[in-house]
Amino acid sequence: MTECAIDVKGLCKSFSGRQVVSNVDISMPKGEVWGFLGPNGSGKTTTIRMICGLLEASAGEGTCLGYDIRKEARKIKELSGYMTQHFSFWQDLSVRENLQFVARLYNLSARQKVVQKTLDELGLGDRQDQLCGKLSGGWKQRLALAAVTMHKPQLLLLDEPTAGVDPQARRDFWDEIHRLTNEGVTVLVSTHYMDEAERCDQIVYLAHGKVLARGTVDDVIAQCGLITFQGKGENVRRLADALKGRDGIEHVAYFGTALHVSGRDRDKLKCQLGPFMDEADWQEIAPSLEDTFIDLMKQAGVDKREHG
Ligand SMILES: Nc1ncnc2c1ncn2[C@@H]1O[C@H](COP(=O)(O)OP(=O)(O)OP(=O)(O)O)[C@@H](O)[C@H]1O
Repeated sequence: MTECAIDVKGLCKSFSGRQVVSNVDISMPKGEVWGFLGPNGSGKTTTIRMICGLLEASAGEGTCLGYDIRKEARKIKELSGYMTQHFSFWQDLSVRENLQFVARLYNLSARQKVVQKTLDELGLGDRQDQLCGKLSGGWKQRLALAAVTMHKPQLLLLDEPTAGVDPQARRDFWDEIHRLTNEGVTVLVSTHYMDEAERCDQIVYLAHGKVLARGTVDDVIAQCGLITFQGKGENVRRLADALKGRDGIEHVAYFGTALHVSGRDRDKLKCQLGPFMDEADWQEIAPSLEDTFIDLMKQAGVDKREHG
């Protein structure tokens, strides 16, 4: 049987009587990269914090790296690295000084050597003397990753690690993630980016604290059961308003110069698109992950969404 890095069942969390995570089960094999997705306030951070023992679950049980999330949180913290959503390093210390401080917190032996190796591995050598407060978003994320990997954790829990950083920096960050997984590290990463979800072995989609979909990207798209037609042509953008709200049409979205029109009943969709056939070039396509997530959000009741 595959060994699990995370194996939790029935995780629940309530704050002041309000349940924000309900019955979450996760069985994640070692060595994989999983994406945690869902609207703002859907409970991703709360679940991550329960898994690594930083927050006590209101109900549920399980293990992380083989240790009980309730009774052996200390051991889990030693063996995992948790990168929080907000950059939390000392702005007035240099990159090297921040890493030296973290190395002391972890009580690492041969600290200078470990810090130097981490600087080299993460390509931070040229910036080691730069003050943290002066780093760009991408370099800050790289420093944060360096800090959570310095003690060689077996599991990384990354909470929206690339929020607000540019595409090149995000790509570099993901190269690092894959380098780490090639070395056997397991990674659970929360993200709002579709391209990042597509880099994961599996995704778990949460809304209102409940798991709505899980599996590979292809599984999740298939489970959703959405049928999508793509319209292309000069006038296609003008059709959006005429199509929205028609019986059988659940979503109308712009994708660059194309329009995606989605629903669940192929015949109804074709019937509704009928009068517009000459105004664009229509063809059925596989729904994108974004189409799927928008649909999942709608199913979950977007208006009830919590903004964290
Ligand atoms: N310590 C707390 N006390 C009270 N409510 C909290 C606390 N932490 C989180 N919440 C609430 O729990 C819900 C889930 O929050 P959480 O941060 O886990 O969501 P999230 O999916 O990570 O959101 P985002 O994508 O915005 O980061 C939100 O409604 C949030 O306001």
